[in-house]
Formats: sequence, C-alpha cells, structure tokens
Amino acid sequence: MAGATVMRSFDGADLGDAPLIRVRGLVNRFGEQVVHDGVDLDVRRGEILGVVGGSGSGKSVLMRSILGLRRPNAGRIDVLGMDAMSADPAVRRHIERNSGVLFQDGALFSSLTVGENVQVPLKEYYPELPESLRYELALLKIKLAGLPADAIDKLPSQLSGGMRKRAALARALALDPPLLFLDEPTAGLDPIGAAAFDQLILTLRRALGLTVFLITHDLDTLYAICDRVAVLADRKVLATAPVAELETLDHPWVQEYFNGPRARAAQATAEGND
Ligand SMILES: Nc1ncnc2c1ncn2[C@@H]1O[C@H](COP(=O)(O)OP(=O)(O)OP(=O)(O)O)[C@@H](O)[C@H]1O
Repeated sequence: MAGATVMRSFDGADLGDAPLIRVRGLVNRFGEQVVHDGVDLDVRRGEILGVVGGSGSGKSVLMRSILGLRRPNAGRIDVLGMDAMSADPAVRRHIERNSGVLFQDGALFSSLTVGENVQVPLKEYYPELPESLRYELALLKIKLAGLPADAIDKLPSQLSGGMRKRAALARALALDPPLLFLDEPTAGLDPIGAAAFDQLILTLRRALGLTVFLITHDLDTLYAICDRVAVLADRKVLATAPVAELETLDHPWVQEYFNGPRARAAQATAEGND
C-alpha cells in the first residue's frame, strides 16, 4: 500500500511519515457566525480518516478550506508538505492535481457521457495525450470504480444513484491522486449499495495507496472502514481517534451519536464482519 511509494512535496523532498494534511488553528467565520475556532487536524499517510459532526458543524467548510476553495480567516493548512493557503498558482495547481474529490452530489456534467466526464481532468492536465489513450485511461478508471465497461458511453441520467457515485469516483481517480476527498459518499444509497461502496473505498485504498479524507454521517461506514475518526463539535476538533476510543468520550453529542441504538447496530455489524 502507501508505504511502497515515496511521497514527494512540490519541490521533490521526501515527505517521509509527515501527515499529508496538517491543519492548525483554523478559524472560519461567516459574518457573526464562527464555524471554526482553532481547528487542529492531521491526516496521516495511507489512512482513511472519517470526519463526523452534527449538521452545520463545519465539515464541508473544513474540506473546502483544505482544498483551497475557501480562504480561512486564520490558521495554517499544509497539504503534501506545502502551504495550502499559498497564493502561488503553481502550488495551488500541484495540490489540485494530487487531490481527487467526490462531492456530495457527484457533480458530474449531465450533458457529457461518463467517459467524457472522466476525461475532463485528463484533458485539462494532459492535453497532449492522444484521444484513444485518454479513452483507454477513462475505461480503466471506470472499471476500477466497479462499473461495467459499457457505462463509458452512458449519460449520468441513464445510471442509478449508486452507479453515478461510482462514475464520479472514477473521475476523482482520473489523475491517480494520492489524496481522495469524499463528502458523504454513501448518502442516498440503500444499505447494500452503501456497504458495497465502503468496500470499494477500502479496496482502492489498499490497491492504490490512497489517503482518504471522508465526511460521513453513516455509522456503518465509520465502523467498517475508518482507521480514525475526527469529531467536529463546539467549533473545534474535539478528538481524533479510532472509533472504539471515541465511544468513551465525555461529550453530549458524542455520547448520543456513538452510544445510540444505531451506533450499536453498526458496531455489531462490523464485529460480525471481522
Ligand atoms: N458560503 C457560506 N456563506 C455563509 N455561511 C456558510 C457558507 N458556507 C457554509 N456556511 C455555514 O457554515 C456552517 C457550516 O456549514 P457546513 O456545510 O460546513 O456544515 P456541515 O457540517 O458540512 O453540515 P451538513 O452535515 O449538514 O452537511 C453552516 O451553518 C453553514 O450555514
């Protein structure tokens, strides 16, 4: 997995065991509303890090800040050993190039086929690639995401919700990014589809050595595939730990979330699968 490859920063330095994402003292405000007030977070190389928190706790704003889609009010974010808040377009492009993102709604272009969607990043970053090779690469990613080959010529509207997620995942993986960001990937999927998607993420992490930042409300996903889970509450990351350790955290939201009947059911399922 990840250990087999040397991860390098923009200037070619070996990142070693340094976290691939490091957030310190992050502050995000919208007018009077303070969403983050001193958020600290590390995402370690090769891990699947789950991010949980109540609705409106700032999970998506955190992801958008890390991706450079929102400029925080204060703090520091390093991605792949680089200052992610840098205005240098070359640094921005390097981070973008190395980050695959699956947004909550999939965000596929509805007028393009699945194959054309997957080729969008390839065209942007490698315009010189012959079309036939781009098509082959798109097909590879589509199969990697668990779709049948004939999905390549279909429009997103011709696919089921689960297949659309897989198509969006294929596009997120188009450039072989070391970092994968997933915003509620199993939302809207039935339990069987959600469990299959979880297993796909696990398989891809192993096969491709991915480091995964995963926002989710899905307790089954947390128990099934996350190495550690960060809890966003009270405008901070309360704790980052394996899910079993979080169950004992003395905080009302955490207690309700991790010790409620749904969490117990998810835990029992995960133990049954071990
Ligand atoms: N562009 C914006 N302008 C104003 N307020 C915003 C903006 N983006 C986010 N917010 C506010 O920031 C807070 C955090 O939003 P965010 O989308 O990160 O929450 P979340 O934890 O992802 O929630 P959910 O689980 O419901 O998706 C919310 O109160 C939201 O209204």
